[in-house]
Amino acid sequence: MVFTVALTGGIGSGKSTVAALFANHGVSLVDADIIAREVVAPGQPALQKIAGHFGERVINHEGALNRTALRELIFTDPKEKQWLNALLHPLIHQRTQQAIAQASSPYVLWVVPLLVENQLQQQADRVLVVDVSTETQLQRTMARDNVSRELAQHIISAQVSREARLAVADDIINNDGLPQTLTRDVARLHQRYMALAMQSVRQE
Ligand SMILES: Nc1ncnc2c1ncn2[C@@H]1O[C@H](COP(=O)(O)OP(=O)(O)OP(=O)(O)O)[C@@H](O)[C@H]1O
Repeated sequence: MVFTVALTGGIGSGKSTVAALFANHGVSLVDADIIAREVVAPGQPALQKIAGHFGERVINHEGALNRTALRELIFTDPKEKQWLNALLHPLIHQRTQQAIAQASSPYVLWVVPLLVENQLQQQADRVLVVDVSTETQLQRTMARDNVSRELAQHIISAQVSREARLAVADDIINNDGLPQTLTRDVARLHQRYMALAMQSVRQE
């Protein structure tokens, strides 16, 4: 198996920024959000099953999944949420494994915003958490998404806590500082992961 580093962090913490820096070192990225969308893309069997189960109200005019409608339906009904997860989780898992196996670098960076929420930490060899203070997180989310402090705060509160994320971390990258600091820290981590990936190949 390809050595896999899971990258996670709260909204606006800097996951995409960190992932781009790893990609600059030639590291293959696997994006959990993209995979989650691919399994329900038009033409996929999962989309037909969802439409069969919930009805045409979850399909929009373009024939794609109406995420808002689906979210509302499962939000009020835990059993329906369970049904959806039972359908999607194995498909997402399978696709993720395929994407990781196709990696062209000694290790893969698997970007998973909801790693802790979905308890996926066991599926990686190492967990890297991008950590920022709540104030930095608020400021950057407000600036990037042009949302109020209240809305940003609300989104942050709905996510798993900073402490819960740090509790599963093998490595922590702090992103309260300047982009240059982040670049330097990613370069250091990359060296460490290259060494760990080589070690794991030798042990196989
Ligand atoms: N060290 C930094 N200094 C200043 N701005 C930064 C720094 N790191 C990231 N940013 C900016 O903060 C915002 C959030 O970063 P990014 O989009 O990488 O976070 P994310 O964790 O991927 O967010 P989301 O989960 O919401 O997709 C972006 O506008 C990014 O350019």
